[in-house]
Amino acid sequence: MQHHGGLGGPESMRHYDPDLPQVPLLTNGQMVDDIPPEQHALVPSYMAPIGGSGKRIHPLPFSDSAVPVQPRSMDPSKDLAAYGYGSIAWKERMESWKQKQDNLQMMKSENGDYDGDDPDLPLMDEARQPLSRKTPLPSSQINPYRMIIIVRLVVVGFFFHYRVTHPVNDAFALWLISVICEIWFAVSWILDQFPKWLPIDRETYLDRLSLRYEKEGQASQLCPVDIYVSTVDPLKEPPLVTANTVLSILAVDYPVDKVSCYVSDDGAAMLTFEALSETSEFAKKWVPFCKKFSIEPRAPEFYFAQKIDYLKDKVQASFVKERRAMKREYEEFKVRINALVSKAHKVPEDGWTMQDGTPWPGNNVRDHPGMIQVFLGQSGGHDTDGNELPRLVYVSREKRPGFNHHKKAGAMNALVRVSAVLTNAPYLLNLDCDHYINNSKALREAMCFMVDPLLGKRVCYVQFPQRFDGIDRSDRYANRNTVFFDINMRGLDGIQGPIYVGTGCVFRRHALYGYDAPKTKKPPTRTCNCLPKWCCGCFCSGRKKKKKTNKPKSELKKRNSKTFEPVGALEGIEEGIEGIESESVDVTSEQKLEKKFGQSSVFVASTLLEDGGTLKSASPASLLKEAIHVISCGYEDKTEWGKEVGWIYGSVTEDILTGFKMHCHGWRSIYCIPSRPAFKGSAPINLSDRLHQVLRWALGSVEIFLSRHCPLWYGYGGGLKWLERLSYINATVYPLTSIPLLAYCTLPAVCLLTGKFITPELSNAASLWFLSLFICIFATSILEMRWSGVGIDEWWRNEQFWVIGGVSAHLFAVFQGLLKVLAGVDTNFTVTSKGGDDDEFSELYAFKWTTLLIPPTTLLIINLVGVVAGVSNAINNGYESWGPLFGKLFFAFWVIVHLYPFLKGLLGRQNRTPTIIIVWSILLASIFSLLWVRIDPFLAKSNGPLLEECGLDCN
Ligand SMILES: O=c1ccn([C@@H]2O[C@H](COP(=O)(O)OP(=O)(O)O[C@H]3O[C@H](CO)[C@@H](O)[C@H](O)[C@H]3O)[C@@H](O)[C@H]2O)c(=O)[nH]1
Ligand SMILES: [Mn+2]
Repeated sequence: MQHHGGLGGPESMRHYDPDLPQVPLLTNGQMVDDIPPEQHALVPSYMAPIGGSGKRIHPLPFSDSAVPVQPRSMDPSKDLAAYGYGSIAWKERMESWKQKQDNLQMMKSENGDYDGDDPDLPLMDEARQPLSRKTPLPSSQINPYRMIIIVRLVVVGFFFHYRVTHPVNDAFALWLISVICEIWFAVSWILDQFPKWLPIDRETYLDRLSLRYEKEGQASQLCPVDIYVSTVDPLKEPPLVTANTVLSILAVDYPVDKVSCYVSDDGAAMLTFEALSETSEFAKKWVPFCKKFSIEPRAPEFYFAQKIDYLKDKVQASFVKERRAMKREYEEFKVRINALVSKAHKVPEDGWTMQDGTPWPGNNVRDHPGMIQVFLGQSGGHDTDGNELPRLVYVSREKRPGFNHHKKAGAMNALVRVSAVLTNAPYLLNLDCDHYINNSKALREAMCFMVDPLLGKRVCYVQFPQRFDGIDRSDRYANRNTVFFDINMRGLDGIQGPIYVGTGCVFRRHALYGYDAPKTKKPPTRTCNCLPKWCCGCFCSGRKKKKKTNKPKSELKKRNSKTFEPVGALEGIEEGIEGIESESVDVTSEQKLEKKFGQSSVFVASTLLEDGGTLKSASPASLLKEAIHVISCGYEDKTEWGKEVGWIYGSVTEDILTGFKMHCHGWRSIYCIPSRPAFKGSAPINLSDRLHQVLRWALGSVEIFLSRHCPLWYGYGGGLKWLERLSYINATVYPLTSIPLLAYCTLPAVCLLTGKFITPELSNAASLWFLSLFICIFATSILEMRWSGVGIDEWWRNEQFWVIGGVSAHLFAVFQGLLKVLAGVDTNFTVTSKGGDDDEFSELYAFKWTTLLIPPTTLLIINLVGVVAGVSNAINNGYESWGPLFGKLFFAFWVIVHLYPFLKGLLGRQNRTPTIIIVWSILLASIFSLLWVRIDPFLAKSNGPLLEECGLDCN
């Protein structure tokens, strides 16, 4: 095995000061060799020649070496002054920035409007035509849907009129509880329904992108992209899974010099590090193979799992041969990775040691220095065809006890800074370690929106739907989430854009820095949050917009040039420009930015480069040193990180919060669904893991709801559209629905056992309202499935899991969330285990006990008991009692049928009898035993409610 990251050797040991925190900085040879002499003096211990893999290594190009430094000993203002503020480089940057702003304004006034759907656009030649198109859904599908929504709204109104004016006198409590629950359900329906008012689809034109940015005979003009992969626990997130993700990134269809892959290892695991080193070696063979034959997907595990037909099309003989050879190579790679994994199972007493004998710096997961290692890239070795490979960077941020590391959000922010220092691409893609690139053109898809001159500048991120591998055919626990990804998110795309779901999302780096979106049309006071606009403005907003764009061009020009000035935090930069003239202003703007972004002038300077790129004048070694500095754990103290900048802290679902803040800043996001899914991931498929995942999501939502970021109150006047706000309210308040849901699911059992009901006896008119309500609910669902293409089975699974999750995970989330707010108990992020490549679906049947199972189990039992009790009571009381019983039984069946997948999960696989038989047998057995109790001569007959006779525990 060729090992890349020899981390310090016997000679370097001399330079360690045991009292100082040792921070190994792992670099490839080129970078060390690049250090100019004056930098040598700054960090003498850098240059220790270090042995790796038993061979002696000199600080020569391409040699492997490791570099220990002490980040705190460094004074950034000193050695980085060469390209800091006030210098010539700074002025040049400001000039180019100013120039760019001017160009932008010119372009804008040329185009008149920024919205991508201006019908008046002159027809342009192919290379200048828009890169994407909005395609509204056919009105034959959407109009009936909207109509039925309105009808349902009216019916709901009449329904509540009846419910409120007709209390049940002999069961007032039952009636009151049920009405309160129903009102809550109606409100949550409205929150969920109206953001789906204007669903849209989008189409991209990759060929135009290529025509415009990849001209024949010229270097590619596509924008660089930094790609982040987050991983934390190599035992739950197998290194092979991460390796596949990384390989799919390295082989992506995008210019290699524009792609950098950053892997964040929050577990500081030597296993992850070594697996990455192996992966970088394997990539040298894998990447050219992928590109030569344009295969998909470019994650080997999933590629080789596909069946291919060698007889179809024109499969070349060379391909068959090379594929076979590559498959063997991959198998060997897997063996090596698995060997690393099995070695990692038992930790040596004195911790891990690297191949060269030095201890692994991350031996204490909670207390270790920051680590960075660059693999591949310009100088890190070429692939087997001699071509360059994308950069691959291992990053493990510093961890110290007593610091809040903010879980994934913290890891992401560390990567934002490291990548800003090392490559500073203007766009970035973030992926969970188990989400590989399934469509190698995914980055291009995103670029079609990002660089679009008409729409681009206002787009903060392009979210792709999450798609999954390895889920059971029937998707028992609604892991695929199709209702959310194919209905809700497409609806949001018609308003202000989809919410961010944590992975598979391409960001504009600038938008992550907490800036407002460039204003285009409306001055900030005229956002759509106010109620008066509500009635006219929002239902016909699509049409209104178009009218606006028809205004005379001259007026538009004036407005644009006025409103396109940098706003909000961008003012800082403006002052920076002026500051060049006067030293004092310069200092204050520098201070301002350092207060916001932290004490790294390299990072701060990078934020001013809107088109990305790093400063040529800085040496790679000093940049690496700075990179170590920006991942130190005190770096974010007293800065805006996590508050206004980067991924936002305060919730385990950092994704919703982060996206929400951007939308509040007036940005819009884009939902992109390429026909070949862009990314694919895995999901926990057994009941307990799934419930725990849902618990974490719900908890995260409750955290947001109870924080200052509660979408009910937060961010008015900042450009968040009101329908978008509704959907954020829905996304954070939904766990609360668990309380009425639990009550409502208990009601049928109570009704059956007491013989009372939640409504008085229905008149004919009243039953009409009930019936119309049911029909409306049914019709909206059917029409929704029609425009979205979601299947009835998927939709039904979603309904079922809504109840199952509701009465278990969401319920616990509400209490844990309250506990956190009231008692300050922190919530932890339990990562879900990503299945390796073992037994198919064995996971589905794995049964792990958790308290989350108690409430749904109880509900199931009491409702079954209720059905038995009700039926036996009716049998005893003769024909007339069947009528009123019907409603109650229906009600109880509604609960049981929803909980059915849960029951399946409870029973597991150990017994092979079809579960339906078990359900029926329990039911019938109890009915008969009850009947037996009834005809028991020792019990007297009566017509009163059952409860009085034999009580709850009669069976
Ligand atoms: O301290 C931590 C904890 C987690 N992670 C990473 O976070 C990701 C998501 O974790 P996972 O257990 O897979 O959670 P899921 O529920 O599958 O993830 C969904 O929900 C999360 C929010 O709860 C989002 O962050 C994810 O992007 C989204 O896919 C993984 O890559 C982890 O490695 C870290 O990097 N550091
Ligand atoms: Mn996951």
